[in-house]
Amino acid sequence: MTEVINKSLRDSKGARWGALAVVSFTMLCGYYINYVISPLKPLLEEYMGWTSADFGVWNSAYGWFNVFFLMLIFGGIILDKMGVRFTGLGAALTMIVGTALQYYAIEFPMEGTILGFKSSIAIGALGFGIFGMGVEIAGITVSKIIVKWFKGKELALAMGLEMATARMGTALALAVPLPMAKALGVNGMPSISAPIMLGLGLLVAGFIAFLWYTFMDKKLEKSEGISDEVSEEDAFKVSDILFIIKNKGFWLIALLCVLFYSGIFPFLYYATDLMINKYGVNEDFAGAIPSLLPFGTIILTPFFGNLYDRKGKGATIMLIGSVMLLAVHSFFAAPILNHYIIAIVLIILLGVTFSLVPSAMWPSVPKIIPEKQLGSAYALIFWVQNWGLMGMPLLIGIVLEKYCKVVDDNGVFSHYDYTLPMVIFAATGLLAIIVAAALKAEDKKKGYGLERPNMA
Ligand SMILES: C[C@H](NC(=O)[C@@H](N)CCCCN)C(=O)O
Repeated sequence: MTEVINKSLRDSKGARWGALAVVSFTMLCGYYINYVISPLKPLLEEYMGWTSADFGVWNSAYGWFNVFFLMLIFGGIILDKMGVRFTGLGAALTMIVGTALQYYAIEFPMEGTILGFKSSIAIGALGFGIFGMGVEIAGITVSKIIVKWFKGKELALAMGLEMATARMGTALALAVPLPMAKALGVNGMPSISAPIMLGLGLLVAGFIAFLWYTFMDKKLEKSEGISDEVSEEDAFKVSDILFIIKNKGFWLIALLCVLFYSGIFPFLYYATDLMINKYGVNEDFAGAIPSLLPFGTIILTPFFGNLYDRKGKGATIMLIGSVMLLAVHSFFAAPILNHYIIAIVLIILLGVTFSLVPSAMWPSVPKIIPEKQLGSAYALIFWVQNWGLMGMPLLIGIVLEKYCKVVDDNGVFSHYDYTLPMVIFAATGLLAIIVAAALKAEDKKKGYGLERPNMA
């Protein structure tokens, strides 16, 4: 007698890892644009008259719509209501629109001001804000997609691999734009918009990849006998949000997320400039050192994710990562330690830190929040995180402009002193340690299972 077993497409290794590869590529394209202007800071100041505060405003715009217009929360609600296919395609399109605006602002600089900001900064920041909305909503969509395919399987490894792929985009963005802008320049004037044009092309490719994924998603649902992407039972309800925000574990994860990521992502905006100003690295190579950070995470995030899947210890991993964040930024702040080799070692250690916490944090959320509320839960966590992603670059930009300019004997600007900004980044590590310890204690009390392996 032959037994017929209806298998879900999730059970096929090829299908689930294939789906992961496709959506991860879309994220890689988004993460490239996220950091594309970071290494261009010195060129923007020299050739376009930007100040550090302008740079801070542009980068903080990333969170404007997410934070103030609650676009992330609406994104989460749309995700839980309309499903991953609709939301993912919308997010990918939003990234393209926002980036087109950024390209326009850099390629066609405008005179005058808008709402007190230089016109080009205002238009470009608006574009970055729209992009930020798209990439964040894409992020929660992809997290939900990974849970859909990998729950009860290699969940943390899959999330680690997705982050690793996305961070290749970050590494590219830190290493490529400055040499590219210089190489494509004409008559000594660098082509600052060229790296953004490259990103625009990548985003279109990312959109096409996600379109491809939608077919895989339909196949998955067909294999599981689901005809409608969002069933009655799974559809979003306002009570879901109330359920999530009443959960102490959720708040501890969200707080840890905003503190930890405020010490990393905004740091990356300034890392190239730090290498030039503190460690005296040549402009042409300065981006290569911070780009080691995402490269390290490419190997280590899946490694720690796999460890969490098999051995557990998620809360402990997050605590160790937070301690390392404090240690690394404290060394960056120390004024006498200014040899570039120290910078390389610290960046590598920061890469380890940046692998530890995310590899344990994101796969821990489904242990605290039920799957049907996951879209909203990830969205709420990203919303809290975006306060930091928005506030920190602005704070650092203003601090640099006001308190860190060093002038030579003739009163001419010589360089930025990064001590104070790095002390601020170190403070995020200190606060993260306190929250990570509280999360570990709460896990012990409530039994979320953060210290237990993910695989059955
Ligand atoms: C998975 C996690 N994603 C985030 O934190 C998102 N808010 C996207 C941030 C994008 C900034 N580059 C991560 O990338 O670790």
